[in-house]
Amino acid sequence: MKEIVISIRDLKKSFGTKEVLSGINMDLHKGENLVVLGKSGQGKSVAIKCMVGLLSQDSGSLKIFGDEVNELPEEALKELRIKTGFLFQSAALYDSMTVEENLEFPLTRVLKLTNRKEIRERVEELLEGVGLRDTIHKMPSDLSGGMRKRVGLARTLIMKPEIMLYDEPTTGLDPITSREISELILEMQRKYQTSSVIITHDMVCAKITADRLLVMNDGVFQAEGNYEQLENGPDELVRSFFK
Ligand SMILES: Nc1ncnc2c1ncn2[C@@H]1O[C@H](COP(=O)(O)OP(=O)(O)OP(=O)(O)O)[C@@H](O)[C@H]1O
Repeated sequence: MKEIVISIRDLKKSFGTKEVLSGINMDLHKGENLVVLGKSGQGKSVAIKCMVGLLSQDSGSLKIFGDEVNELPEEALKELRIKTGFLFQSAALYDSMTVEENLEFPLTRVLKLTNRKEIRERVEELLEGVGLRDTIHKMPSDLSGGMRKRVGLARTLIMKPEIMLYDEPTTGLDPITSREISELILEMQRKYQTSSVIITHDMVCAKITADRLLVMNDGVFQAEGNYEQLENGPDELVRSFFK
């Protein structure tokens, strides 16, 4: 059995009287890509925000690398955030900085690296990895949406995270670019051996990236399996995602 990096048990979260997470259970195994599907407003983003400590649950357990996240002191939470890369839907780059400066930013500000040669090498390696070596001196406004997504991915991966959390990584991209980004997510997972949770509505992205899928409905995970199992399974709601 593979090591478990994230373990969630009976996690609940409400906003006012609205219960968004009604007791979710999930294990993320080391090195796997776990895709979470669900209609809009089902609480997928809330679940991912709990995983990075941006929101705290009302009850239940959420352990990352064996530590209960909401019991971690501030310093340990900071370290956890370095180990956990989070690619937001918008993945906004700093508009006034070049691509190079955008990638350097987490290295110098968060990891406090000062060795120029090491910084330069890491920036070049990651840009090379996402196929954008020649954009190093460009401004974000000179790039297409798909290229900006790639740079955003490079900027997250440059921290060498052990876990990657993706919140709708292909939203707003055309089908060809979405496919390219999905293939890149898979390639980066293999290259850097990250364990990932990928929230998406994009079934092409799910098919390309998922080792395993969970379907969220009414605040719980209603189904689990690989792509073929869910596509051909007994649950009508689950099958509807695959049509
Ligand atoms: N900070 C908050 N305060 C109050 N309600 C919130 C907050 N964050 C999320 N919600 C509510 O929780 C519910 C689930 O939101 P969430 O963004 O997790 O959905 P989702 O499954 O990610 O949907 P989508 O696929 O559209 O992004 C929504 O009804 C939303 O309004």
